[in-house]
Amino acid sequence: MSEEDLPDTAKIDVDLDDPDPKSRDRHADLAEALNEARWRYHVLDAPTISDAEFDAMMRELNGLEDRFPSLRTPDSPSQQVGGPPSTTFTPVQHLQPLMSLDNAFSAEELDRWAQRAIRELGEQQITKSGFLCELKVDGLAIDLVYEKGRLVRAATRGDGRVGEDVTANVRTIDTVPGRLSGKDVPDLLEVRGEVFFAVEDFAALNEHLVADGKAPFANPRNAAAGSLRQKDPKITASRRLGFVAHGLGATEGFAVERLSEVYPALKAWGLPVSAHAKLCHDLDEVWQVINHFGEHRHSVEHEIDGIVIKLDLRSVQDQLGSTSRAPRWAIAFKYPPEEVNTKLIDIRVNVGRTGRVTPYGVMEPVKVAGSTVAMATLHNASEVVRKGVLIGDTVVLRKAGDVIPEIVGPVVDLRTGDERAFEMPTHCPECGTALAYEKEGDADIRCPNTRSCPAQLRERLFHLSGRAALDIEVLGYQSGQALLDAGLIGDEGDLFGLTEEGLLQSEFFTTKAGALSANGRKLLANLEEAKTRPLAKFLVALSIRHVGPGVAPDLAAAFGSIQALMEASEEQLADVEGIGPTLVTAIREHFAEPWRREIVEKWLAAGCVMADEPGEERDQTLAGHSFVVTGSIPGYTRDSAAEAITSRGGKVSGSVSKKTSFVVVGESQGSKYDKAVTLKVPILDAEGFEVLLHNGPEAAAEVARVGEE
Ligand SMILES: NC(=O)c1ccc[n+]([C@@H]2O[C@H](COP(=O)([O-])OP(=O)(O)OC[C@H]3O[C@@H](n4cnc5c(N)ncnc54)[C@H](O)[C@@H]3O)[C@@H](O)[C@H]2O)c1
Ligand SMILES: [Zn+2]
Repeated sequence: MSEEDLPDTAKIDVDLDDPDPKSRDRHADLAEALNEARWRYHVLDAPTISDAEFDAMMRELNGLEDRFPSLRTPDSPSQQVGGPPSTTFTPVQHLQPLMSLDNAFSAEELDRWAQRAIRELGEQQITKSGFLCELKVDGLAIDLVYEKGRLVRAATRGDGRVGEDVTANVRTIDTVPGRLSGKDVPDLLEVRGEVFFAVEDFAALNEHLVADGKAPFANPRNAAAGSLRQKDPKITASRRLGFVAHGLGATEGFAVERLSEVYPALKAWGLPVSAHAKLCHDLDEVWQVINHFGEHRHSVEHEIDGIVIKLDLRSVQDQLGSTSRAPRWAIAFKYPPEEVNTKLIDIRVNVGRTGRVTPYGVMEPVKVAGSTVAMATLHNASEVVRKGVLIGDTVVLRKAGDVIPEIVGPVVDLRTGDERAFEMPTHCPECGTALAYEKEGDADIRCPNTRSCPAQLRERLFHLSGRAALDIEVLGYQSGQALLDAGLIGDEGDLFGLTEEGLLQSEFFTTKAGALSANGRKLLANLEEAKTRPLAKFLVALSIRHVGPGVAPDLAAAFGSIQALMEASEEQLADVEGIGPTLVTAIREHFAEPWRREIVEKWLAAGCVMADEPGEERDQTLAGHSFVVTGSIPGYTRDSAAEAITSRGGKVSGSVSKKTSFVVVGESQGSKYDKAVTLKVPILDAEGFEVLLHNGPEAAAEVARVGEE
């Protein structure tokens, strides 16, 4: 019989059973790498690759095993839970196996899991059961055994059957009760849960470790595992660990129909359970939960790396059973990774608008949370020391949503010895001036060449052209640099004196035919318009230390013109509400510099008004109230929304507290919104904001939302 005569299935069978040498080699390499990673992660609590890399390798391994099932042997990493038990602790057998979870990374994968359950048990049963959605706590699994209400043993997951005895360590965790309280405590209760390290405490722990010459943890999960799995429980006690229960093992004297009924019972006995579990009727509702926490991932005290979806009826769970490594009645939907590993190629410094010199890491570009990252600020020299990173290190890079990327720390185990420590330069990389601390005890070192350091000048120009200041649209970094390169301006004082003839000397502002480019024309027009901007905008434009869009309107209202402000005495300045001693000093020092005064004089000479018409003040309907504005409000920019409030006497603040009168929430809801809900601060939407502006705070209170209404 020739190959063509074989039925289709037989042909596939031949393929299936016989992996080609290349696939077999690849499988062996992957298995080895995964085993090594599991050991480093689960036993040493010090991974050298990111979870994203691990998951990618595991997927590839699973793909090969799907094609060639003979590769799927019981010792394959795809068939195992956790890592081999370590020898540091006494091994203990769990009463019931403590499994891992299968993962879904996409809607299709989640759907396939649900469809399979439906196929097996029928739609009716699955509908009756419903899906219990829980946060996937990124910590380490722990198994607690209570006999007659007393905690008799705590063990790590280990390989799923045999874990490590960490009873003494777990007893140091405040929230794990040594004795269950309340009614109907069962004779036997095996509880599963997650030990976690609060995100809030993580940076401080690493700082202490580095200061003690120890390796920092890569993330809060490893910090939790490393802190719990200590030979000396005193060390565990010194690390504030949290615990949340998320499952049940063996029980005697306790039976309920649904998992969602287990948690209230555990809670009544004094065990911490999550406040976020939600029973969903269908996959649409499940998706709402997934999307909600995808957006509010950082509103919880511990890290979450996904949502665990569990069929709620225990009879359904029993019928579906489990594979060798995970239950079939549950699945973890994993969010995109926020952490990756990359190489720190160099640490360089940047000179900012006020001359502050900030080190930043230059990395091999990597994709994380949807964007490619190649640089991350390191804030100041002591931060570099605190994080313990060396040039040449592999580092953990974290980018959470829209938050700026952060270098978390080094992967110490990958050091080769060729790494070197960062040294803060002694001279400004842009102008060569010797760097210095402004005052003793400052954290930041600065370039003192304020007036003409090209870096500082470029940043001041960029700041001055921003919307909070003079709003000169075409004056960005490029055009600013072009003006400096052509020698058209010595500093910002020369800006309003720019002419067409002047600009024609710069290639940047000239067309090929030698005429003024569209950019050049626009710049001149923008500058002309800017001359009549309100005084407050000019005050921001001057780059006076500490004078931003928050206080500038107060100063403008108090003095009315730039001349009056420049001549103001210390007492007059201090009399302005909201102006403290730091600001008084900053303003006096600013105008004590002849070159700073010269800038103002040049601007005035060029026709800038720098004074406000008195008289047309608004009714101060919002006086005594404070506001936080978050998200974009249709019809307003951030500045104009703030201005609408401050011009009516209200205060605008950056963070929500109990003292906040209203939080105005635009189109996207973030952490400020959550905080307002928690603190029960009244929340206004765009319509409510209009009510506030036109009818005052009392009318607005009637349309505001308070708490989780
Ligand atoms: N970076 C590395 O080198 C490396 C190495 C090994 C593993 N890992 C990471 O660990 C994962 C595998 O570890 P795993 O087997 O623990 O699987 P997992 O972390 O994907 O999920 C299983 C675990 O989730 C925990 N969990 C959290 N919240 C839960 C809830 N509400 N209900 C039930 N369980 C909950 C339980 O402890 C459970 O054992 C990999 O996907 C990878 O991300 C990384
Ligand atoms: Zn400089």
